[in-house]
Amino acid sequence: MTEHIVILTGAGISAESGLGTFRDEGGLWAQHRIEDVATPEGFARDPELVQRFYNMRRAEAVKAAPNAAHRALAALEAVHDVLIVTQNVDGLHEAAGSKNVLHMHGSLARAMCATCQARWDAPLVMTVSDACPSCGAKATRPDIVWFGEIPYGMEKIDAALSQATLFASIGTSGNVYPAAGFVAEARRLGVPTVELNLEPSAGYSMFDEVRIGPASETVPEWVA
Ligand SMILES: CC(C)NC(=O)[C@H](Cc1c[nH]c2ccccc12)NC(=O)[C@H](CCCC/N=C(/NCCC(=O)O)S[C@H]1O[C@H](COP(=O)(O)OP(=O)(O)OC[C@H]2O[C@@H](n3cnc4c(N)ncnc43)[C@H](O)[C@@H]2O)[C@@H](O)[C@H]1O)NC(=O)OCc1ccccc1
Repeated sequence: MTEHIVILTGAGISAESGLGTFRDEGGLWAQHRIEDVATPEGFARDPELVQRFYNMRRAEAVKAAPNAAHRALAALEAVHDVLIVTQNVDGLHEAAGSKNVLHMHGSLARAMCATCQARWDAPLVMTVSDACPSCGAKATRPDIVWFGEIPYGMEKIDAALSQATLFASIGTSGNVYPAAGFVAEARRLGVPTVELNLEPSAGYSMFDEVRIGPASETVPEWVA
């Protein structure tokens, strides 16, 4: 029987590919203040600092390779109807072969004009003097959803949850909304829920099943 599976992923699924998570020891938020690098106010205050932060993230992401967890989810698409809703801005799901991926917090691979909202493929290194190819304004920013901004694809996510036969959450601490609220929505809809994480997340008690361990081990086991 074909399952309709909605899979939420976070930084933990890319940790074993060498990409830092946010809240773990020495994680991104230990080295950078969210207010400075991941808010529209921070970008207005110091766009150079923000561009440097995301140039660093982009340089790391292009060097990284998908791990067994990404590959297992790509294989799942061949058997079931899968929508991956990722909070990650790296391209490792697509690099592993997943086709149905929704980047609810944007992508390092895209740039955006803060003036006209035009979007285009980001160069490896973005600078504050980059001009918008559409309106010429020098207000280009990474096409990333910052705190206080509306995530992408909320309608598609709500529609998929209302059709889902299974909701899974992989490698996320469950601290950032609206993503952290999806499990409650799935429960409200009577959809079975499972969490796969290195440690219980903030919302672990809301899941029907919790599997603890590194994603490169737990995800292939869960998919098998
Ligand atoms: C801090 C928090 C309290 N604040 C928010 O949630 C805010 C405000 C808010 C809204 N609603 C609320 C309700 C209550 C309280 C606050 C709010 N939310 C917003 O501003 C959002 C926008 C939030 C998006 C911000 N941008 C990001 N990213 C892009 C940037 C960038 O990447 O630089 S968030 C960023 O941080 C979050 C990090 O979380 P995780 O990915 O989970 O990473 P973390 O390090 O925390 O955890 C890693 C986990 O993996 C595990 N792990 C580690 N290694 C492994 C391993 N090897 N295997 C398995 N697991 C592993 C660890 O154990 C750990 O549990 C991700 O979402 C990530 O994308 N916008 C919005 O709400 O708009 C309105 C709206 C709402 C609904 C509908 C319409 C409009």
